[in-house]
Amino acid sequence: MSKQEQVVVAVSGLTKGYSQGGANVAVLNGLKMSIRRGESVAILGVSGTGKSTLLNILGGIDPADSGQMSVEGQDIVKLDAEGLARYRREKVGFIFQFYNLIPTLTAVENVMTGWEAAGKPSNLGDKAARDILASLGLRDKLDRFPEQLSGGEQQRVAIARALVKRPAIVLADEPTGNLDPKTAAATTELLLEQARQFASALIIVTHNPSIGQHTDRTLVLRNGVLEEQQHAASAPEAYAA
Ligand SMILES: Nc1ncnc2c1ncn2[C@@H]1O[C@H](COP(=O)(O)OP(=O)(O)OP(=O)(O)O)[C@@H](O)[C@H]1O
Repeated sequence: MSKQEQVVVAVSGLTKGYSQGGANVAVLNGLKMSIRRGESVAILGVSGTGKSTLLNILGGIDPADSGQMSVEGQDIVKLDAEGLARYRREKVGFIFQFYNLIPTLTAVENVMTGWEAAGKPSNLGDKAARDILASLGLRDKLDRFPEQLSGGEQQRVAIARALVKRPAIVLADEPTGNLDPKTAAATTELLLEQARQFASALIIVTHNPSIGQHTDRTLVLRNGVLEEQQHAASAPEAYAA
């Protein structure tokens, strides 16, 4: 099996519930998922179906109630708090709707925080940050502060920060939700291209069905499990917010 075909994220039997009025309400109900290296997946689903809950579990932020989850062959369920912190820093790239850049750091410095958090050699961080920002079209904005950048440019800096360490898995929560449709499509393409180049497994959680036109696969979270969807436009009822 070639490197591109290797499964990097393997999840099965995942359950998660929250107590509500004394009863346990199931959100994830035996969820199964498998993503290969360099593959991109859009996860759609109506509001409250558990998309953020799933991302938080995949990112090592929240524990599942039960089930198996491995990333690059490492059993994430068995990790203690220290192991989970290392997993988040080294293996996971997070991208958020509102960028979450540090306002007092330049674009390069923001990206370097992603490099350094992963424990990469600090003497190489500046070059790594400049290189990835340049490949995301920001060569002439490297030393700008976030407030001197447009929303789309800020999100490209956030993408660079998440990807500079070449994470095994990239988790993007509504990454284009704050952008106009044209900028959203361009940003999605850059994110996909970079993730593919670094062979990261990319998971985009979104209400925007058009993201599924860019990704390799579209999955819909419904009744606590993921259903594969051939084409995003074929089940519009899945996307109502
Ligand atoms: N910490 C928590 N405590 C109790 N209930 C929670 C908690 N987090 C989420 N829930 C509940 O779990 C369900 C799934 O929430 P989640 O945020 O994962 O949905 P979502 O699909 O991401 O929604 P949206 O699209 O609106 O962001 C909701 O009913 C929510 O109220």
